[in-house]
Amino acid sequence: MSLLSRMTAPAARHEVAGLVAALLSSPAPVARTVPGGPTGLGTSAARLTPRRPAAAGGAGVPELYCPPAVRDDPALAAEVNEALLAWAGETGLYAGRLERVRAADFGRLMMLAHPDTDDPDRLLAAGKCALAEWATDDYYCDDESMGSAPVLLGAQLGLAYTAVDPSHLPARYVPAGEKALREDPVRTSLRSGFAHLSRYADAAQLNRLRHEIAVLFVAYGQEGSWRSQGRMPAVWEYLAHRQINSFLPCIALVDAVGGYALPAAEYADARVRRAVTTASTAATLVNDLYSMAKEDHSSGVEFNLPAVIAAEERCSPREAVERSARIHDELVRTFEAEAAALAAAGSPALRRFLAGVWAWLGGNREWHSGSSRYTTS
Ligand SMILES: CC(C)=CCC/C(C)=C(\C)COP(=O)(O)OP(=O)(O)O
Repeated sequence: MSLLSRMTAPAARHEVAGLVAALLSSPAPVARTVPGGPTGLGTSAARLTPRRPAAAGGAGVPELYCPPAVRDDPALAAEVNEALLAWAGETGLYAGRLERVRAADFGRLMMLAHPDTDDPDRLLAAGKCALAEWATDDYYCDDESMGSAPVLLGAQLGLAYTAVDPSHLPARYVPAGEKALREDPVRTSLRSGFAHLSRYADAAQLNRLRHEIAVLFVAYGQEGSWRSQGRMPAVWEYLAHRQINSFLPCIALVDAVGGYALPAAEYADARVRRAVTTASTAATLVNDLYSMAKEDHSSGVEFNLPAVIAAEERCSPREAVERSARIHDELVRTFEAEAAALAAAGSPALRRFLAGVWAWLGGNREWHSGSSRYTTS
């Protein structure tokens, strides 16, 4: 799909999106006065009137309630994508498949999802982490042609975790541990991406990412268990899973990439966590909807919300897709309302972070609607 056709994919013009743009264009994390209305993400949401939902970008994906992408800067996306490809070449990640990675355009995802920075190196650091996390899924969980096998999964994830939270081994075992990290491109890239991010993230932000990656790996194990059993989860179980097998490790970097820090206590606040995890589940259901076609062509068992709904509710695939889209929309509306309330009472950093999460949702949908990862088999 051409860049132009991706750019013309229609999207909802939420009032909040305008406010997000205003917040993100602010050099400091401070609320801006919105002409004709009160300030802050929360107060804007209180004024919202019913809006048109975002229109579909991918074949078969219904209209989704989702903000539009805040910006589109193809030159910045291309710069980040090329740097990401060069790095993947150095780490050996996706060796022999780099053209597919180039075409998927993860640089574009970073450019779209993190509009509060135009620094290519910050976007690259986040892109390295994202690509390494995606590769963990492809190499260890999803893609048999890349060596994934349920019986190996636990051992591989355990080792991969040491790439972001190093093992402190007695001296005589250090070389063996180091060799295990170096000989595997997923582990090498996780470590390298994390090191790059540490130029921009403070200790608490890095620890936050470690936690989200650990949770992600638990979810990879959960999916592997279903695969081994040949069992389809219940809808509720799958949705709980998609909260942890989600884009949260990417969304958690919104402030580090943007050049500010949401204090650990605010990130950990139960109401903030509820809002942010609701958003990340929604973002991941966008992936489910756009990746259905790719997963239909897979030789192994694939899990996505429409498949799980169709199995449990005995409805047609089309109806399952519609029901999945409505669940997505409910989650986005929940985030919107809860983020609004939190932003109205929260710190400037929290307001900016929540605006960044909202922007991430828009960039994520825009990327999924155009990436060749989901538009070619
Ligand atoms: C970037 C990141 C945190 C990825 C980890 C989780 C992940 C791979 C997804 C949320 C995407 O889900 P899925 O396994 O369905 O991925 P693809 O559809 O194969 O891109």
